[in-house]
Amino acid sequence: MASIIGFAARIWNLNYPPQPAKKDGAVRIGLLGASGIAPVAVIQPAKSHAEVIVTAVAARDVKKAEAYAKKHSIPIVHKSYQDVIDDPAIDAIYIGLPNGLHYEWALKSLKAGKHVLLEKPSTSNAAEAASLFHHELLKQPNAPVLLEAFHPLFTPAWQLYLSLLDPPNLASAHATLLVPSILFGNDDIRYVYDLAGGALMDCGTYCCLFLRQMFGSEPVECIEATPTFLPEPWDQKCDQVMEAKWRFPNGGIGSIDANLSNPVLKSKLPWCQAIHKEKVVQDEELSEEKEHVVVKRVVGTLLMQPVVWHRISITEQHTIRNIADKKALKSWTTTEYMKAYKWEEFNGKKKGEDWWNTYRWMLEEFVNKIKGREGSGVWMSHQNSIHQMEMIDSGYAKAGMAIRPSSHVLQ
Ligand SMILES: NC(=O)C1=CN([C@@H]2O[C@H](COP(=O)(O)OP(=O)(O)OC[C@H]3O[C@@H](n4cnc5c(N)ncnc54)[C@H](OP(=O)(O)O)[C@@H]3O)[C@@H](O)[C@H]2O)C=CC1
Ligand SMILES: O=C1OC[C@@H](O)[C@H](O)[C@H]1O
Repeated sequence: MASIIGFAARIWNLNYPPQPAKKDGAVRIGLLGASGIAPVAVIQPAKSHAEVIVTAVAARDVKKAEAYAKKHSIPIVHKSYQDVIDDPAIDAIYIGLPNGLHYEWALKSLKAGKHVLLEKPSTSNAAEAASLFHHELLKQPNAPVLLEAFHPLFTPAWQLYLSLLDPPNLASAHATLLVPSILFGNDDIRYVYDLAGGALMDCGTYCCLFLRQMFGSEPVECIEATPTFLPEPWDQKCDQVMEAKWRFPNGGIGSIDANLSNPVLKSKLPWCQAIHKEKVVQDEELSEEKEHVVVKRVVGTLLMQPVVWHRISITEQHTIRNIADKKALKSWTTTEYMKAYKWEEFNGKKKGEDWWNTYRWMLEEFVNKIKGREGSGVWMSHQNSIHQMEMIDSGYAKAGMAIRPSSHVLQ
């Protein structure tokens, strides 16, 4: 009963959040594009943040921007993306543009001294990521904050999940993200190569991040990558599905299933699984010719958006066996379930509400960083964003596909 009430309260607060008065010095965000994602990723989360005001928007078509501004109560409409960036009333830019435009507009925003919340994947490829995240502008004192918007990272639930793993001793890890096919038409930006589309770029990038975090290291090589495409004549350079595997430095294998065309009736919640290497358990009661071994499996379900509901299961498969012939004499399984809607359920010192979604957790840290506050300590570093794109590029290379094209815009 308590969990049903908790669920209902979280969903209510998520949709009708308390809206505190805005404080002096609130970060004024400008949106580039009247994008589908901005209301979810920024506009709604900003309502409950006393230090964020979504102040301006521009779209390629000013009428579209006006309608969007009216719908979302955004006070200023600019005629162009550049006008948003140049507006002295704007402190930070949210870039919810197609992937292929991220590099160009992030660089333009940084050059204007604006902080940037940049949608994932950060750029079109690793070369662009290195060029952006290693840019001289970011090495200056008081450099603007640049954050790739990897929202699930910032939640207590994901951090709890990671804390349950022993990365050097992982044998395998897997991440699945299946997106219902009805969400995106065949003409969506996700299927345009020149806009850096593709399933590996889109939902696959989360899967890559999850694997990298689970192993706590960078993959050595991509060992398999199998793309599936839309039927011709649709763009054959953009994967609609990518199934791929990487080998990590400890010999463990990480696999992903990134799918933009999942049938609705076959939907499956996003999940990830880490299986540890077999470990010998000290057991004084066993005779010398026997041993006790355990394999630990940690599964996270719906850690992509844990506010709704999520579950972390820790299963230990125990076996008592003969050392000589490995014959199992006895085996049993234990399973424990965990969750963390707030830091209190995991690490009591940090702040936040159980009804915050991933985007709200991320916004909190973006503002903390701008304000020079310690925050939760969770962050997506620049190097992390570069490694992300390296992993994605390696997937495309293994699949025999072209990496996504670089922007024509130079440094
Ligand atoms: N964090 C998350 O959960 C999610 C992140 N994303 C990411 O956000 C970004 C945008 O995705 P999404 O909001 O779904 O996409 P949309 O198509 O809804 O929005 C993209 C925006 O880009 C602008 N745009 C500028 N140039 C072009 C062009 N040549 N072709 C098409 N659009 C153009 C359009 O702006 P205008 O209004 O000016 O016409 C449009 O509003 C992507 O990088 C995606 O990966 C997407 C969904 C979820
Ligand atoms: O969160 C997401 O899920 C659906 C995807 O297509 C989207 O781009 C991604 O960010």
